[in-house]
Amino acid sequence: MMSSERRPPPSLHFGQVVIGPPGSGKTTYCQGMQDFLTQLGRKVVVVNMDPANDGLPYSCGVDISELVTLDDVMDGLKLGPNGGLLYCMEYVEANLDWLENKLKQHKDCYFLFDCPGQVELYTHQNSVKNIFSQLAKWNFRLTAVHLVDSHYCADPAKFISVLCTSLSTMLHVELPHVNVLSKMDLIEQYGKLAFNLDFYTEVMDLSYLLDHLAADPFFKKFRLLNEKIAEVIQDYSLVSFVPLNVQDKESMIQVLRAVDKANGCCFGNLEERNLQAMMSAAVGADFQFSSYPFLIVAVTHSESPVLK
Ligand SMILES: Nc1nc2c(ncn2[C@@H]2O[C@H](COP(=O)(O)OP(=O)(O)OP(=O)(O)O)[C@@H](O)[C@H]2O)c(=O)[nH]1
Repeated sequence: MMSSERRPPPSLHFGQVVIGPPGSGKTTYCQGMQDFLTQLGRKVVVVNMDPANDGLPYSCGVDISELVTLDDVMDGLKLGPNGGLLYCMEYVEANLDWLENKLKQHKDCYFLFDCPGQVELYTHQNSVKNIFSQLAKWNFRLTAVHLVDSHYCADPAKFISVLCTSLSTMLHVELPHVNVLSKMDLIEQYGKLAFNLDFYTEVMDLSYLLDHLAADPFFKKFRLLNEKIAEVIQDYSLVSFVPLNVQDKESMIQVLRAVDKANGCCFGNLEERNLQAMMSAAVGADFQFSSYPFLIVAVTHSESPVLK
């Protein structure tokens, strides 16, 4: 028997986990997004998750380097920078109570997690994934924002590598995910693109890219390999990109819309409350799937600060 007593809805904490290769613009994005969201009226806390980040340009609410720093780990354990960073993230995973205490000090805030740039943290190692899956249990609703430098679009071989990395990251990190092509203001500087921008952002028919690649004598002999890689990416049909120029408000809004939709922030806490109410009302009755979209539309219009 289900209890008819209605429990208060959990208080949700929305936010973004900002990831991507070194130099892709994560810290700059966190600073820009913090300013932008503050202007929109959201109370924002940036969490520095990179134990090697010093000289942070944003005001940082929680700093992982108070717990562990890459320099100390490299000195103490005689590790190189890559091994050191992996150790640091394992250390954070083993000390999640420290992180929980720090995060708890920020009530009713929107969280931006500025993460390290080492790619294997998001494609192979499990610490980052485990940290954020624990946060989900503490009612954090986070979207992974995966930044990739847009200059890779200018080179078909690099763009295929970027697609592989993005897909592996999506499958490994297991969070709602938005891929972003960063530094769009610089894209023209790397030469003319072979196709329209839509081709890259929507990841359209990759056979055109393979034809283009085969024109290069070096890549001609790898045609079959490239075809198979492209096939994997297209079969999953998961990767697409939102272009971003961090200086441009319109562009920031596009990214924020995608992020808010992915983690449910556009519905606010109300979504879960409405779902609970709906489910308790639906006990003993057939669930009418067709009426569900109307509920979501109603909630979107009443709650979202951005989508109005
Ligand atoms: N023109 C331009 N430059 C940018 C943009 N975003 C970042 N940059 C520059 O790119 C460089 C790297 O940016 P960061 O924000 O430090 O990149 P990161 O991903 O945090 O780097 P790591 O911490 O090393 O992983 C800096 O010189 C930034 O000023 C952008 O949108 N446009």
